[in-house]
Amino acid sequence: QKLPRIKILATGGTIAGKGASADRAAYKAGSLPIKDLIEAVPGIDKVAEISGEQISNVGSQDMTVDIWIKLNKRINEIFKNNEADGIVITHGTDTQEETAYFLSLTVRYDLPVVLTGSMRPATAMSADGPKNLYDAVTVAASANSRGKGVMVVFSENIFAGREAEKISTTHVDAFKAPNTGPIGQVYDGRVVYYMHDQRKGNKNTPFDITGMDKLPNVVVAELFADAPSTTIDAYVDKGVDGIVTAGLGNGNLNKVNMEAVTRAVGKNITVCRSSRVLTGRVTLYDETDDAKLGTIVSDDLSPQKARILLMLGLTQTKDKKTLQQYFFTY
Ligand SMILES: NC(=O)C[C@H](N)C(=O)O
Repeated sequence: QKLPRIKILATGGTIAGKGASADRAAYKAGSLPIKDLIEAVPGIDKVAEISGEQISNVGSQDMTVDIWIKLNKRINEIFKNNEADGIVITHGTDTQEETAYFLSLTVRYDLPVVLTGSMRPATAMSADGPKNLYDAVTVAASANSRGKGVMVVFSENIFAGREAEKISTTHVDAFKAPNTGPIGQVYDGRVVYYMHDQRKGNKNTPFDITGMDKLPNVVVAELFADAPSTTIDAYVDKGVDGIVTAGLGNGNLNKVNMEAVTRAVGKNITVCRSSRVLTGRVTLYDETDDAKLGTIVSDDLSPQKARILLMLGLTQTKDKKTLQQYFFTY
């Protein structure tokens, strides 16, 4: 029987990290080539016919929009040319959730794309990378994974790309989907799905970025008690296209930042209210009159994910009603 063809696209991260010794946490992310990652996973060749490509080799704190565009292009090309039945992306954990959401909005095919990484470098005692990579390949190779969109596989959990979030800076079990929980599990070579992500992703979105080499400039401004408006004012001066506020509670802004947002909106900058709180949603007209302020809201997306949707949304329109509808749909 022919094995599914899985292409591993390596971008760097701790999974490709090298430390001085097995008992120290210090390491340099994105040091090892993809060949070494694959060789560290015994039996992976019995799950799938593996091939690999190096897209970048960075710690994901250095992930860029340019690398996202390159990844997107390559994934769509691989599926278009029928080069693989599924794709696994090895990626640092710091921004893995952002890449996963970006791809879940922009990949135009139904075939599985699975991101994974590790919390311990490849040289560490009990490195978690090889098991995560084995599990990610198992998920990408499973016939049940078709139509599930872009996923994150970590510590035997399968998350929808839209929902995954890094929730620990140090623990091996570093990912959760705080609003929804995982959609499935991978264990002992078996893939079991419990839930289906109902949000529309992949080829159902209007965000076909084929041919684009730049995206609108959208930034995040975080609030805290007694926060000055310095950050938002600086972004307005810079002439950004959009600002997502990581606001208080259900997306609240204090008085000075409310005034700064009014100035931003006056300069035709799109402002989306999100929250620094981990779960729940930011709804229209909660404690804030969005119609009066000229803002839209993030629904249940974290600020860093809302930034991605706004970036992609602004490639299509500046109309606030349409942009708001994107946030309730994708
Ligand atoms: N665990 C990790 O992968 C962290 C690393 N800084 C990265 O995101 O590349």
